[in-house]
Amino acid sequence: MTTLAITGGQVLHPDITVSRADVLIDQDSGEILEIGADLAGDADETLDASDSLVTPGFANGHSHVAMTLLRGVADDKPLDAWLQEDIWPVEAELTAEDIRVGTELGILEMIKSGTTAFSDMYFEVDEIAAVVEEAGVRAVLGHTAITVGKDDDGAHADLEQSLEVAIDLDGAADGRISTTFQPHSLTTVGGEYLEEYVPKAREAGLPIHFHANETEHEVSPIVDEHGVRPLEYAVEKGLLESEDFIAHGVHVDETEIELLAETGASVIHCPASNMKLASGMAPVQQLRDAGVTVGLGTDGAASNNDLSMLDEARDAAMIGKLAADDASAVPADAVAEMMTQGSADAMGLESGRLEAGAPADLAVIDLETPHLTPRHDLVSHLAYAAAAADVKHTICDGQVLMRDREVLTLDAQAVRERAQETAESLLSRANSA
Ligand SMILES: CSC[C@H]1O[C@@H](n2cnc3c(O)ncnc32)[C@H](O)[C@@H]1O
Ligand SMILES: [Zn+2]
Repeated sequence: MTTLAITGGQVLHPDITVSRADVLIDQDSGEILEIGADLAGDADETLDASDSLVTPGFANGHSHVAMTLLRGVADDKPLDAWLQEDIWPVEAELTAEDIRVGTELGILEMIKSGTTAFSDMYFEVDEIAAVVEEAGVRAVLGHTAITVGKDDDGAHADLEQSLEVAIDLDGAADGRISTTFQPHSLTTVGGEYLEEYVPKAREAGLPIHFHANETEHEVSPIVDEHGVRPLEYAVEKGLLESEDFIAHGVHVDETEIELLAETGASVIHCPASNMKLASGMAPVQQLRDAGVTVGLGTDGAASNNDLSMLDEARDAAMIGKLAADDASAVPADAVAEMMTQGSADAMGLESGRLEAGAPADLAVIDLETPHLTPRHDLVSHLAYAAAAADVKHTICDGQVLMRDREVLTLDAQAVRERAQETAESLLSRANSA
């Protein structure tokens, strides 16, 4: 057995308290062996975490990672105009190689900001999986299907691909990849297709991840056409089982919150994207009060515009208070829970808690910086003050992915250069199309 000890740090425990402890990891199994005092002597290798906060690696519950290439392409528009006028025309030009390069950039950014797991909705998923394998992170992947604007054959082909990709890739990268079936949303996939394919996904044992109740424009067509709220419609179509998770859940009424609590389906809250696209304010405190599992996600870098879960944490706390008109809503400990356990539980992962037997997925945050001084309350710092650049070590599955801010599994400079060139070429193709 090869062991690694993370020594001298302040550890965030599953009950969201912090105390001085070392973390001993079995690098062969990728699990935490022990959390306690003075474990350095037992280890083959050590990683210094003095003057640092040791947290579970952050779990980004909803993203479109390759969209890093579209960062800054279109800002300051609402969702529908942003997608239809700007994003979808550029995405139509994306090649498999572009998606690989965009994914490298996104995963590099995530490792640098302490994220060890992400859930992704996109296409060319083999490329995304290859980068996950190389970079050493954990991911919940899938091919996203859209049926609007397609003929019946095209719609079936897209949904079949979503099923096949999820079945084929489940367990890849030594088990670091798991998968979901992914209808894009309740308004971009026709009801007849949901009726046909949701049972197939259930038969294959696949969780289902989809966008829901993101904007008012997604709610009213369903209410007008079907006479029920979108999440009631989702249940009619076989969606919202306990392993399913929706992205956004901004415009949910009390009946829908109750439905989420009853079914056990989870919500991934994406505050930055919701603010930037002016989609609305999710009732996060109400969801949590009802017992709904809420995780955090960045959404894509074109609507955020970064992939830092530490930014998302602060945004979640701020907008959560505004939404509830209550400064005590969505407090720091709730945010710390959502960015770790909440997202991991929603994504069906065992990570998100630092305890013996759990996956060794961790982030080490350097506290020796003015904006994290004084150290009255490290949970407060995690939610409100820490930033991506404060992360100094990132570990996933027991392997050190970043040591002293140097990413070991990707060549950071080469990735950035490739991404710049690839994005320029993509935009020039899109502009001349
Ligand atoms: C077909 S792959 C996924 C698809 O989703 C688009 N997308 C990015 N952000 C959002 C969002 O906030 N709501 C809905 N759809 C979104 C992305 O551009 C891809 O086309
Ligand atoms: Zn999204």
